[in-house]
Order: sequence, then structure tokens, then C-alpha cells
Amino acid sequence: MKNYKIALIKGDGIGPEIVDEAVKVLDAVSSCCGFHFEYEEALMGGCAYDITGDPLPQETINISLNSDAVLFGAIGGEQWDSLPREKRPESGLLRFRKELGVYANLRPAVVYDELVNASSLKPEIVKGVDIMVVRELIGGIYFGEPKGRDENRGWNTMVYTRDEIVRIAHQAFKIAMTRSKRVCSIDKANVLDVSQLWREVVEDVATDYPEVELSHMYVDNAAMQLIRDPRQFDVMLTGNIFGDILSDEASMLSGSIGLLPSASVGAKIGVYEPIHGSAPDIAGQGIANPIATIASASMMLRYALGENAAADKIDEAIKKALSEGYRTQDLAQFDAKEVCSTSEMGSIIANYIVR
Ligand SMILES: NC(=O)c1ccc[n+]([C@@H]2O[C@H](COP(=O)([O-])OP(=O)(O)OC[C@H]3O[C@@H](n4cnc5c(N)ncnc54)[C@H](O)[C@@H]3O)[C@@H](O)[C@H]2O)c1
Ligand SMILES: CC(C)[C@H](C(=O)O)[C@@H](O)C(=O)O
Ligand SMILES: [Mg+2]
Repeated sequence: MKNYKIALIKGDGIGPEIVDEAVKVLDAVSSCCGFHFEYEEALMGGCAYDITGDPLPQETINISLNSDAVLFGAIGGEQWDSLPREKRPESGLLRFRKELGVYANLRPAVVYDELVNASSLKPEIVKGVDIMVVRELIGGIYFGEPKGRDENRGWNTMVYTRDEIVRIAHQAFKIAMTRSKRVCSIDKANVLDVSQLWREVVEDVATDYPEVELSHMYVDNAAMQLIRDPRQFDVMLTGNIFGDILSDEASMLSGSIGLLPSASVGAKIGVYEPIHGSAPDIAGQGIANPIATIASASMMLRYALGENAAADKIDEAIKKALSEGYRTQDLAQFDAKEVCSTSEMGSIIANYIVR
């Protein structure tokens, strides 16, 4: 029987709650698809800092690099916000992505038919929305030098090199070839020099994909167009910070940020993680929506392990739970037949897989 090694990084806040549910679902799918998971837990974020003094211990990198894939929950919380930047949970996460080299963050935003009423927009505007945000993840203003602050000034630098843009653009075009063959590249080329280079390089890469229709949009307009007419988008190609913001915005088309998964890929080992954070406001209450993490586990099966049938089973089980009217708190007002806890939702989805 095939055995996959999965590094589990639960993190802070709701992280452990949601990762446990994804594991429940992975175990259900493995027992009916003929493979086995071996999990190894590793620390990252505030919990890692509290125990080791480092938000990203070297051991976590080693465990991750020795695995077939990483399933990650979320990190962060107010209690660590006043630490120096490099000790903060968020720095651990950024360093982790950089160390692994996962430069492409794929963030699908789909509107489930079962949840069209949950969208912040009218059903007739969002029905059928299926967007893939391809977000550059290890460059841009998050990493550019110089950065720093003194008492009266704070500064960061948005830098992209040609090579960084080329590789993320190829990812976007390749993904577009498997979808509706449209890429909209998001930038701020009317103001930022770095965006002018971005646009020029994306145009160059596009010549390798003549079947794909390329358009460009300024990020402020894109934020508006996502709400006005989201179905115009297929693949949205973005830099690091624009993709961070637009993907959270896109989650409200779907109805809850607790629904949106992601895959961080481009290197030997990928990281599969919900797009949301550690949600300290609801942590420990058993009310977080685990679907984003369960759907991230499905992306892991598909992208890292090539277990597409198993991934399909998870996706179908999620839809079945939603169509049967099961809702966690975040979606409780929308056609709920039964409001369930984080752990109940995990079990319901896992049970639909076994059957
Ligand atoms: N990848 C990550 O680990 C990641 C991502 C984003 C934010 N963060 C960190 O998380 C902490 C909190 O940040 P924030 O509040 O801005 O963003 P957040 O995504 O944690 O929460 C935003 C809002 O969405 C809700 N929410 C998030 N996930 C949910 C889920 N699964 N089910 C139901 N509701 C959910 C929260 O309750 C909150 O009201 C910060 O420390 C931040 O840096 C981490
Ligand atoms: C916590 C933070 C560093 C992170 C990011 O900005 O990438 C988060 O918002 C995300 O979307 O994964
Ligand atoms: Mg974010």
C-alpha cells in the first residue's frame, strides 16, 4: 500500500481545530482509496515561539522537506503582535514559504451552487463564479529590501525581478490552459515602476500561450470589478500583496473566508493551507468552518500526490454536506437545515466519503 508522509503544521488560534478535521477527512479517503498517511507534526507561529523562542524552528523545515507535502492551518494572534518583527508568527510563515521556495500560491474562489444565497452579492451575479487567483508568494513588497522603521518613518520596498515574474506568469498561463484560457494580470502600472516591468514581462510570457487571452487591470479597478461582475475573471495573476488582498475579497463572493483553500507550489514540497488566518476571535469555541482546510487537503491530494480520484471524493463530500444543509456558524443564516460545530462538519464530510 502506498504510504504518504504529511507534515502537519497546525499553528495558532483555530489552526489545530481545522487541521484535525482535515486529517479526519484524509483518513476517511485513504481508507477507501488504498493508500495510507503517516503524519508528523511540526511547530510554527506563536506556539513555536513560546516553546522554542523561534516562530520557525529548523526542525519544522527539516520535517517539511522530508515529507511528501505540508498541510498547514494558520498562525498569529495578538499576544505576539508586540514582538520584534523577526520573532512574530507572520515572519515565521514568510520565512517558511521562502525556505521551501513555494513561489506560486493558487487560491481558487468558487461559488458553490448550494451557497449562492450566502454570497455578499446577488445570486444572479455570482452563480457559477470560478476564479483562480495565482498569487506570487515569495517576492514583492513582503520581502523587498530595504525595509525597516525608526521612530518617525517606516519603509518597505516592492521589488520584482524579471525571473520572478516569468515563473509566476508561466504558472498562471499553464493553469489558464486547463480552464477557460483567460488571464487577467493585476498591477498598478499607472503608478509603480515595478508594475510596468511586471506588465512587460507578462506580455512576453503570453507569446508562449497564443490560445490564452491576456488582459491587464489596475488593482483598484480589479477590486471593484470583482464585486461588479466577478464572472469576467478566470485566472487572476497577481503579485504578493495584491493577491493577498483580492483573495480575501473574493472569499465574500463564496460566502465565507472559511471556505477558501490554497496550494502554495513551485518547489519540491508544496504547502496546502486555507487562505484565512488563525481567527483569534473564534478560536477554542468549536465554531470555525473547517471546509477551507479540508478543501486544501483535497488540493494536496491533487497537486502533490496525484490522487485525483481521492481529491474528487473530498470535493464531492464537501458539496454533499452543503447541499444537505449543514452549515457552520459563519454560514448559519444561509439555508441551514442544521448548524454544526467544526468537528461535526469534519465528521459529516468524512462520513460522506466512506459511504
Ligand atoms: N496563513 C495564515 O496563517 C494567516 C492568514 C491570515 C491572517 N493570519 C493571522 O491571523 C491573525 C488574525 O488575523 P485576521 O483576524 O486579520 O484574519 P482571519 O482570517 O484570522 O480572520 C478574519 C475574520 O474571519 C473569520 N474567520 C477566519 N477563518 C474562519 C473560519 N475558518 N471559519 C469562520 N470564520 C473565520 C474570523 O473569525 C475573523 O472574524 C493575525 O495574527 C494574522 O496575521 C494568518
Ligand atoms: C499572515 C500573513 C503573512 C499571510 C500573508 O499575507 O501572506 C496571510 O495573510 C495569508 O494570506 O496567508
Ligand atoms: Mg491573507
